[in-house]
Amino acid sequence: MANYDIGIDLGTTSIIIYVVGKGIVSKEPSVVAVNKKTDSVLAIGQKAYEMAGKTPAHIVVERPLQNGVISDIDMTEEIVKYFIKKVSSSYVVKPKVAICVPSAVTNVEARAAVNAALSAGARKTFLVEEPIAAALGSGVDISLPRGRMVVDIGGGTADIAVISLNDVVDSTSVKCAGTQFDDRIIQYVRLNHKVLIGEKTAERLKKEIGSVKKVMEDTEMEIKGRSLETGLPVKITVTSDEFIPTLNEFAMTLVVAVKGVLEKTPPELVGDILEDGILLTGGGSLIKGLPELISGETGVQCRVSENPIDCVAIGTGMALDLIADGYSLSYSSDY
Ligand SMILES: Nc1ncnc2c1ncn2[C@@H]1O[C@H](COP(=O)(O)OP(=O)(O)OP(=O)(O)O)[C@@H](O)[C@H]1O
Repeated sequence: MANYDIGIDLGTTSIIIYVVGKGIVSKEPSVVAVNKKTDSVLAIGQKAYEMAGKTPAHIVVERPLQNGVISDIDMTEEIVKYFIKKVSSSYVVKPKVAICVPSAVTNVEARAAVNAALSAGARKTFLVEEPIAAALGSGVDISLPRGRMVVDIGGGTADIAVISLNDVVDSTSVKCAGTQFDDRIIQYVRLNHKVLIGEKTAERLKKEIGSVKKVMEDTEMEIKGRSLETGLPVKITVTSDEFIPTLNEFAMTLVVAVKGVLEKTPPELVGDILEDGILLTGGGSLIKGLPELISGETGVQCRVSENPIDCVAIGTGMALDLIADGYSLSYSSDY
């Protein structure tokens, strides 16, 4: 059997697995369904996600990674083990595994992810920083002495980093990402339409008509929820334009953070960024109007990665080559 290496993007929203030489082999929500009566795991990934909001009281669908941190280490370990086993089952050789964890995780949490990979049968495990993975997976040559700015907008956090010579020169992380945009939508509909909508509806609305700046014709969408006045199910029609002010206001948190990193970046590197532009990655970078908003506010062109959602997993797998070349990472099972 051929040797094979695995890159894992352990994200707040989804866990994406890339096998070097093969491509993306698995992409499922990072959720777990737990039977609270027996404390046993019922389902992991897509199956668990489909149960969300539709279970009896003793079955709970949980997200063990929230707001960019690992809130439940045991469940996260279950997820990592489950997916490594799933993709390794057809191989005899134990894989080398690189994991990209959300940037705000603590050393203890990161070590838990590494241990989970080892106990799932990994021969060696490495951690990769998210901006490095995002840039590599987007085809950026990060080995040059040239400043590159990456803004990775995921489900729980947006990570802003300047990279040069295979390393992060400066970075910051803000809680202005996909799930928080969904929360803003839920709040807006509750306040302005007196209707309670679920997370899935808010996410669908965000993807279909959500926009942080006017970049398209006003579009209508019908959504379902529960009237806060009657308590009964209702259908309402909303428009894309009505959400712009609230989403724009929230997106400014990200803009301010991007400006903050640019202000701290050494002048030579800023010059490079001005020439090359800012690379946007992560599912959150697909919110309409975001590249235009950041470009307009900073004066630096933005481009969205060709593969914004998969690039972190791809880059994490690619980082294993860098590791073979002696690139030093924050933590590896070699230590
Ligand atoms: N077309 C789209 N328009 C707007 N948002 C989108 C689109 N597609 C995906 N998203 C959002 O992207 C987010 C997930 O992005 P991604 O998969 O990069 O996050 P993650 O890696 O799981 O999270 P994190 O990096 O915070 O750990 C979700 O909130 C999802 O709703």
